[in-house]
Amino acid sequence: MTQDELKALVGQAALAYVVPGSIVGVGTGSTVNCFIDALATMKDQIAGAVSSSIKSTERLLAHGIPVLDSNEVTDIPVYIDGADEIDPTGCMIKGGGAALTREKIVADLAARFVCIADASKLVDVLGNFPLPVEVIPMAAQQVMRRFASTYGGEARIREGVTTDNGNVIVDVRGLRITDPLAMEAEVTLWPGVVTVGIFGRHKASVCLLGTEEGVKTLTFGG
Ligand SMILES: O=C(CO)[C@H](O)[C@H](O)COP(=O)(O)O
Repeated sequence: MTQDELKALVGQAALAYVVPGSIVGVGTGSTVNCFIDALATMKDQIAGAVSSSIKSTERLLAHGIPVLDSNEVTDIPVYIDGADEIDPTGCMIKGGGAALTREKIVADLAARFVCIADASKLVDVLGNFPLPVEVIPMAAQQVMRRFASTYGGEARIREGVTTDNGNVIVDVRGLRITDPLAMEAEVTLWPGVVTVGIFGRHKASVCLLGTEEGVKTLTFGG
């Protein structure tokens, strides 16, 4: 199967986690695009969506799926999103599509995080994928110096990218994140950091992995 077929497979499989009549939390990325296309087939059975990016909002609206302002929503049963890496406990690196801040905001509204990805995203230890950090532009150099002195790795500003919130993305290569919760808690405190792309406090409850043998379901509690 091609990568696109694996993405379509898990996008379709995620429909089983959509609670009829509810508002669905929708992530960002090529795998989520497959989910949005699948969700369109049951749009009359949901109350709408809360979206994590302008791109996902546009795709949802193009399918005629109503998108609600997250400020009007207090809680949702399920958030469905992709990931760049997933560790064996369900902690993830996200933000390859630069949408990490809004993704964490919508994930925080949700009782369950259903992660959809192809099986190559499952790793023993997070960090092979460059860790995205959304940073207020005036703090970019300061945050990069602090990363180097605290954790090492090589931090670079992602060229040509401005987030939906008007900020920059710093990508940090060469990390080995053995304690995702500790790093997430620490980096989140640094002035100028809006969001770090470690999803440890908002880890996956369930992960649907696309494999040659079909969809493999991993559960991490919740
Ligand atoms: O975190 C994300 C966007 O900010 C995406 O979920 C992540 O990059 C995976 O994307 P894709 O499904 O295209 O591989």
